[in-house]
Amino acid sequence: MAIPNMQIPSRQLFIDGEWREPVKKNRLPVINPATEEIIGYIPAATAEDVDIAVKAARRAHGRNGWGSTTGAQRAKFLRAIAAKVLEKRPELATLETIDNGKPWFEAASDIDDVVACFEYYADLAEALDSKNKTEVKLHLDSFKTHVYKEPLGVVGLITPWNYPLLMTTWKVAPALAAGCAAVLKPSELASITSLELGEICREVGLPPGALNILTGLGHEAGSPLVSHPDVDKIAFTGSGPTGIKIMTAAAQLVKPVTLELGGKSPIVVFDDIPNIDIAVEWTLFGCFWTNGQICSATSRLIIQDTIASQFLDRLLEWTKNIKISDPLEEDCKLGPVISRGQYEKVLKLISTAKNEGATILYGGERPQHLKKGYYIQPTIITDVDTSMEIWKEEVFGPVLCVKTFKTEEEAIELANDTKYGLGAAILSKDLDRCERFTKAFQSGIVWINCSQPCFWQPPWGGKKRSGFGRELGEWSLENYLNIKQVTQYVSDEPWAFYKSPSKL
Ligand SMILES: NC(=O)C1=CN([C@@H]2O[C@H](COP(=O)(O)OP(=O)(O)OC[C@H]3O[C@@H](n4cnc5c(N)ncnc54)[C@H](O)[C@@H]3O)[C@@H](O)[C@H]2O)C=CC1
Ligand SMILES: NCCCC(=O)O
Ligand code: NA
Repeated sequence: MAIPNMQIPSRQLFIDGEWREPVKKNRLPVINPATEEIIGYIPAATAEDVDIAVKAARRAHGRNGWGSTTGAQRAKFLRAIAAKVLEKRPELATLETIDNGKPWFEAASDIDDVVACFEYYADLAEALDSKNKTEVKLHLDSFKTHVYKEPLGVVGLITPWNYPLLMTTWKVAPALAAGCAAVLKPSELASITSLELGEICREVGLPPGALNILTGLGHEAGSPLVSHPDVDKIAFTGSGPTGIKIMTAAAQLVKPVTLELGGKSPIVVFDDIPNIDIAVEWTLFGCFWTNGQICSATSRLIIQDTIASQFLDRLLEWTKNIKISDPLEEDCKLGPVISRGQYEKVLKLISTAKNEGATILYGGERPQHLKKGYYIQPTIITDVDTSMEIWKEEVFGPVLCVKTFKTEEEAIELANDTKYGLGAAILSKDLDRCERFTKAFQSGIVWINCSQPCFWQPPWGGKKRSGFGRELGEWSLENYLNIKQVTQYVSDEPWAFYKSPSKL
């Protein structure tokens, strides 16, 4: 299919169903990571805009507002949004690619997931109508108790840059499905498609204030959103340090948060794999998809020593075959990382690995044929020690580090040797062994004979320093619901706890 050429639309903040200039009129440059050029500007919100947006959300959520709609009514809007996103798929994919740097076909596939997600939460919104009041059986006949599931209220959604519109959707779709009014703060490194979601909501007539979109810097727009007293909850995906800042600020207001943070996930490969090429490809995909910028990347390869040499030889051949190019080119399989900051961070982690004694088996530098753009070769690092930074720290770039093992116990120990706990993969023909590893992995996600496939129905999230809470599936809807208990005294008899005074 022809990849459309696109200019960045000029947008303002999306507040109360319309485009509004920031109070301080600030704007931020949009940089295409493949060319390092400024290709547009986005509005930069500050605390004043956050307050205006939160007030709009509270009005929208208020009595007879979005929060009082039925799930069926909300489902209509979510399906209309899905249909509009599908209609604009090629344009949205191009905007995603020139803003984020991911290959166009990956961006287009993300847009397909966005459509599916909105449709999925439309179904869940509809189903909520018959599930939002359920009786709880008691041991006493004198009382009747029900549980109501009602919208939590006004929610703050703060998203990262690695899957811009998809991570926005993972939060906006369930929040709207639950009947919450939302204030979204996308990453300043890739905000374009989230702003286009605002235009789509405007076109489908989403009630004003149900979704507000504030682009801007984390400390100027994100931080005031977290600390705003009239925001009932924060859902965040991003780095560990920022997650800690958000949790600390929210704690001052006893404000609930869900944190989807980083990872340093393992992929354990045994010598009984039936097909080495299939195993090698999953190992590549698990670390180099999305230009290596996946929170759940299986960036630590733990390979059985009996197959290590043969496996690494084959891994090298596959890696050399990865097409690194402008992400708008057909069959590009690796584009640039998101920004100069990320480019320098990844190269620094690689040079530290070298200085600490590891071997750069392949890559580690800018590809020779790409003089501009934040491109880094797919990199494989061996002779890694568990004391090294490259073993311990999330790179968030196309860098795979490798260690070997002899026994299952050693493999499990290496796999869990991380402060994170997001994903873990095991490749082996022995499904009993895979079951043992599934139980032993300290993670929220386990892949068996694959790595990274991600669907909108099952729960997504981790433990340890990867954060807490679950997104996707029914789990994400629960994030945005208040569970209310209602207990009614149905007896005609007096409660008779106190001695009654003399009869009147
Ligand atoms: N787990 C994941 O999915 C992601 C992990 N990362 C990791 O984080 C590192 C830094 O990347 P960044 O984009 O700077 O991530 P970040 O965590 O700083 O930013 C993520 C989001 O949080 C916002 N934010 C930043 N500071 C904030 C604050 N004080 N209060 C409220 N919101 C705030 C940002 O504007 C953005 O929307 C990356 O190198 C990578 O290692 C980054 C993006 C996604
Ligand atoms: N495949 C989606 C992973 C989500 C994330 O990297 O944040
Ligand atoms: Na960008």
